[in-house]
Amino acid sequence: MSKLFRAVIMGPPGSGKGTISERIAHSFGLKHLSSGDFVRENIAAKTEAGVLAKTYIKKGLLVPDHVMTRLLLPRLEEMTKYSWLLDGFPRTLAQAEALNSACDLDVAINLNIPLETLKERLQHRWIHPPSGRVYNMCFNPPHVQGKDDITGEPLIQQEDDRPEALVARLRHYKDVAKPVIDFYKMTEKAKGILYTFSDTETDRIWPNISTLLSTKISTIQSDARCASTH
Ligand SMILES: Nc1ncnc2c1ncn2[C@@H]1O[C@H](COP(=O)(O)OP(=O)(O)OP(=O)(O)O)[C@@H](O)[C@H]1O
Ligand SMILES: Nc1nc2c(ncn2[C@H]2C[C@H](O)[C@@H](COP(=O)(O)OP(=O)(O)O)O2)c(=O)[nH]1
Repeated sequence: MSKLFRAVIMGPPGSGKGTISERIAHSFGLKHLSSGDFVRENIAAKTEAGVLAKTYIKKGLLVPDHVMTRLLLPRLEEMTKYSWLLDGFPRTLAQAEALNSACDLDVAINLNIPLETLKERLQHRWIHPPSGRVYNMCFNPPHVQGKDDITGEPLIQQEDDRPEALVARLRHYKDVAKPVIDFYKMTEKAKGILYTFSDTETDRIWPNISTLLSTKISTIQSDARCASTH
């Protein structure tokens, strides 16, 4: 019998959540659920939550907690049969509390990357909006300059990745994220699930995350096997 595995990945914009989530999904077969993708899908489908969310994103703001949880928690309910990794949620204390009431997490990965590194990376981040594919002109450039590898369509730089908007955005992240980190440190139900990784390079963080998840997943599965034989 194999038990399902549930993880979240947190970190400031540019910390490598998307890049690492892809590697985790690929290596461990978890479903990668991205809050940004959910928001974009809802905007495209013009759902009530999507229409509301759009008004905030247009102003460069976070989507309010009640809209975000309304949009996300039903999606998690559809995932009860799968192991998943949630990227981009929770971002606020209220979201962490809502998630904590909805499910039991096994691991919360926290990426702690120096501010200078984040600024450097985001200045070079280009995306393909229809698919959400992310490139970095130094770390993982597209095959053809300025074009998506799969469709050949143009890449764009997001407004809020431009240098002028970056510092304020990163500062705001820190203020909002601190209570979330404290929540995972203090809350009884979540004790021992938080793991922080600090480095300037994804390729150095990745082996440590990979080892952590291998250990956690095999522990959970052997606990489930023991439980089913007793
Ligand atoms: N958990 C959340 N709470 C509030 N708003 C959210 C949340 N997740 C996504 N959003 C909204 O959707 C937008 C797109 O999210 P997404 O995570 O793709 O990009 P982002 O904010 O540029 O983050 P990052 O740079 O870390 O990838 C955000 O800017 C925000 O307005
Ligand atoms: N130079 C460099 N760039 C990196 C590294 N890891 C990720 N990147 C790039 C990929 C993206 O262009 C950008 C941000 O990464 P991301 O995975 O989109 O981060 P996030 O915003 O989802 O947290 O930085 C890395 O280790 N080195």
